[in-house]
Amino acid sequence: MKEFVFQNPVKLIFGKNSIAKLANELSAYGNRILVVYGGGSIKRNGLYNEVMEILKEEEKEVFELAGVEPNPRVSTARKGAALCKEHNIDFILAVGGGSVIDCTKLIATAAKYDGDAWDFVIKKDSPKNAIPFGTILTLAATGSEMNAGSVITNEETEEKYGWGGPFNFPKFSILDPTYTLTLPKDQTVYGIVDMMSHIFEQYFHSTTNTPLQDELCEGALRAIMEAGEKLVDDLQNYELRETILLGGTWGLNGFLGMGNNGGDWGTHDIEHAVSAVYDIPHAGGLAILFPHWMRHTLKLNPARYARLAVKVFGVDPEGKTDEAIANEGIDRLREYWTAIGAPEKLSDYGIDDSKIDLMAKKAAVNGPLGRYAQLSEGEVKSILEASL
Ligand SMILES: NC(=O)c1ccc[n+]([C@@H]2O[C@H](COP(=O)([O-])OP(=O)(O)OC[C@H]3O[C@@H](n4cnc5c(N)ncnc54)[C@H](O)[C@@H]3O)[C@@H](O)[C@H]2O)c1
Repeated sequence: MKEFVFQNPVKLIFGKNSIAKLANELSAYGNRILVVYGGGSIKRNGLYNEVMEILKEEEKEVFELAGVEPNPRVSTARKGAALCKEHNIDFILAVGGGSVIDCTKLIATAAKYDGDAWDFVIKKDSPKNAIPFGTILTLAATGSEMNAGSVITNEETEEKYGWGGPFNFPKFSILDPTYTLTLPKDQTVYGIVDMMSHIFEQYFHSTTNTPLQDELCEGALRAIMEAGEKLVDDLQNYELRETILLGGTWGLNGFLGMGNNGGDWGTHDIEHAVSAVYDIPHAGGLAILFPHWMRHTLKLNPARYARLAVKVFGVDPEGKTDEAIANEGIDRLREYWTAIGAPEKLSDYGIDDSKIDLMAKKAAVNGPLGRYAQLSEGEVKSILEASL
């Protein structure tokens, strides 16, 4: 195990009607609130009205930023930061999925900065201060509700990067599975793929002696897969939504990655390059790329991939080499994701080989990517080619 310091200050408020606790949480902050949300799903499912009523009862002065895009854009964060400065906002309330929360993280820090919001994303500068913010989550996937990460797209330069820092932790996150009942099948599937991918990223590492972390990752994957395959055929099932909602949070709140040197994240970097160029759903890209990344990297430690195959995908190891077991496990992952409705090939999104070089270049812009596998631009290119 590696030495580590773990601190996660997010207050998680989970369960049916947990929105009743919103007023109390807000009482610690000032009166001028910016509510940030996306394309309107919260208006259709009634959450918007619920939140606004509470804010009205608490006599808050409310400002709004609507229309945060899936794959949130730096231009929208700039707009939000300008609103905060203009109206002297005390607290930001993000209501939505990972995109709304990620955008809010950049708004909160850029609002306390004289330069351009993009500076933080490309690590040209680091935030020194931020407006406090909380979240009401409507989509189980990213873990952004309980981590300090944020992923932002610059639509002008076709770049998409993750960035983070201590100011990016929400003060609180309200998670009521009820709000996820309106998610259509495709977004539900993307969420399942995303949280599983986060666990894979943390499972593949070269740190030794991590038996507790390994078992937790494997157990979380099994529970998510079991609930996930039932949920896609039973979208209104509250208990399955409960499991999947908590699965997304556990998948990336730092808990599973303790002591393992932070995991790999190469597949995420490749996907960010793909969705920067083609603006496809993040987890759709992951579902296509991850099995190919595994196939490409399994030679590094076939026994680890074989362990995953046996413990998570139920592969019978009898009389087989580690490599054969590992490959069978990857086949089963592919079959599982295809069975729940996730895409298999880049061509499912109409992506051909014309921009492969560009995507590989963007993915490897800061040199070799991934901590565990350390891929060169050429290796990224072959993973992308295998994914066509
Ligand atoms: N910060 C992190 O740690 C982290 C981790 C992984 C991915 N990401 C990033 O997060 C973004 C994706 O976030 P996401 O997967 O949560 O999706 P999202 O926030 O982009 O939402 C996807 C779609 O679902 C809709 N939606 C949300 N809640 C709904 C509901 N309850 N009912 C109906 N529709 C609803 C949204 O309007 C949107 O159209 C990507 O940009 C990705 O790169 C961030």
